[in-house]
Formats: sequence, structure tokens, C-alpha cells
Amino acid sequence: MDILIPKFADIVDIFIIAFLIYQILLVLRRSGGWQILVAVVAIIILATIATALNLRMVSSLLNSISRYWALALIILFQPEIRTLLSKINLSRELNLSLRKRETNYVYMPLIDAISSLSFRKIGALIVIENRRKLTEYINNGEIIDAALSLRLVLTIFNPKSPLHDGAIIIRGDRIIAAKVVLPLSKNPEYIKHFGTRHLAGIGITEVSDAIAIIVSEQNSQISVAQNGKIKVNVAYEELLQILMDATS
Ligand SMILES: Nc1ncnc2c1ncn2[C@@H]1O[C@H](COP(=O)(O)OP(=O)(O)OP(=O)(O)O)[C@@H](O)[C@H]1O
Repeated sequence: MDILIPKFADIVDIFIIAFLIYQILLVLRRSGGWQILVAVVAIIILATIATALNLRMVSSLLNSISRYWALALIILFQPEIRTLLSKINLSRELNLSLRKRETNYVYMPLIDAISSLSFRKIGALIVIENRRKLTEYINNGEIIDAALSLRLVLTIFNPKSPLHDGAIIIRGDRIIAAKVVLPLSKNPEYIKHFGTRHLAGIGITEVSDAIAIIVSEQNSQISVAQNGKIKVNVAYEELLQILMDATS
């Protein structure tokens, strides 16, 4: 029967538990994020005090709560975490769309130049450098290092220009070199179907992650080589998409 008579510590124990439950419910109702954080910190502090004062029920409850505080925080802050994550996602999307706009801005003069070259049936070989630097090929050509522009591309590939033979190499928004000699693809399938301009375009993409754009002098078709494969008769929108995908 002794067990049914509450001691002073038990009454304090029960009172504190009731008070805590009431406060937690109040905080949850207001659903303010920082109040929840304060509540969790308070629980941890109270658990330590309760253990020190030997309030067994309070301390065992608070200790078990504080053991799971990380999980409790995730559950309680779920809306805030979700908002934060969606903000991170939004900034990623914003970043992507900015990069997309940047790529559009950089490559539009190139697309215009390719369209003009194709219309006039002027052969061209344009290499877009990616992560793997093409220094050894750049060094065998003529260093230009000038801003990429429609007029410069047309001037270089003008059949009367001393620089028109070979490839140009583009790094970012600059034409780094012209008259560059590239390694020819030795793929027998390609050798059967293509001439040396196309084979050179494919060849550089077999040894690097560059993209090669080939404008055919014979049929004005635009082809794109990537990862040792060639796609013929590529539309401008598709070409822009390939450039954006490869450089973003
Ligand atoms: N190793 C190379 N590196 C860079 N450019 C090259 C290389 N070999 C050839 N070329 C370019 O290709 C031109 C020859 O193109 P050719 O007609 O043989 O090829 P093609 O693939 O049939 O192209 P097109 O359809 O334009 O005729 C050369 O004048 C030169 O500009």
C-alpha cells in the first residue's frame, strides 16, 4: 500500500510532466519554428536537471525525448525544411536558367555564322572545347584568342582567307585558334561515308570531350560530332540544345 502514497517528488514529477505537455501543445498550436527549437533545448536542459534531482519519471521521459531530439526536430520542422529545400531547388533552377541564357548569348553568333556558311555552301569545321583542354592541337594552328563573333567566323572560313583550311577551336566565348589540324577518325564505317573534314571532326571527339560542328561544302549540311559519333543534318535548335547540354 506504501506504493500508492505519493511522495513530494512524485507530485512535483507529475506537475512538471503536465506543465510540459501543456506547453508543448501550446507551442505546436502556434507552430512557430523558433519556439519549437527553444522547447527542444528546454527539454534537454530540464532532463539534465531532473536527472540531477533524481526526479525519476520526469527524467526518464525527458531523457527518452532528448534521445530522439534530432528526429523530433526533423518532424517538427518539416514545413520549414520543405520550404528550405524548395528554395534550394528554386535557386538551382534559377542558376540553370541563367546558364541557359548565358549559353544562348555566347552561341547565338556562332549559330548565325553556321547558318550563313551553310547557306553559302562554305565548308567549315568548328570545335568547341570542353573540360579536356586541346592545347596540343591549338599549338599546331594559328593562335587567334579573340571574342567569338559572327563576322570573325565568316572571315576565317572565307575561302579567300589564308586561315580557312582546318578547324577553329572555341573556348568559352573566344576563338582560340584557327587553321588547326585535327586527328582523323580511323573508324572504317565513317571512312566509307565521309571525307576528311568530317573525319577530322569525328576524330577530335574520339580523343576528347569536345564537340565538333561540320558544315559541308558539298551539300551545305550541318553535322555534329560528339563522343566519336556523328549526327548529320542537324537543325539549328537541336544544335543549340547540344551546345547547351554539353557546356552546362
Ligand atoms: N586533319 C584535318 N584537320 C582539320 N581540318 C581538316 C583535316 N583534314 C581536312 N580538313 C579540312 O577539310 C577540307 C577537305 O574537306 P573534304 O572535302 O575532303 O572533306 P568532306 O568531309 O567531304 O567535307 P565537305 O562535305 O565539306 O566536302 C580541307 O580543305 C580542310 O579544310
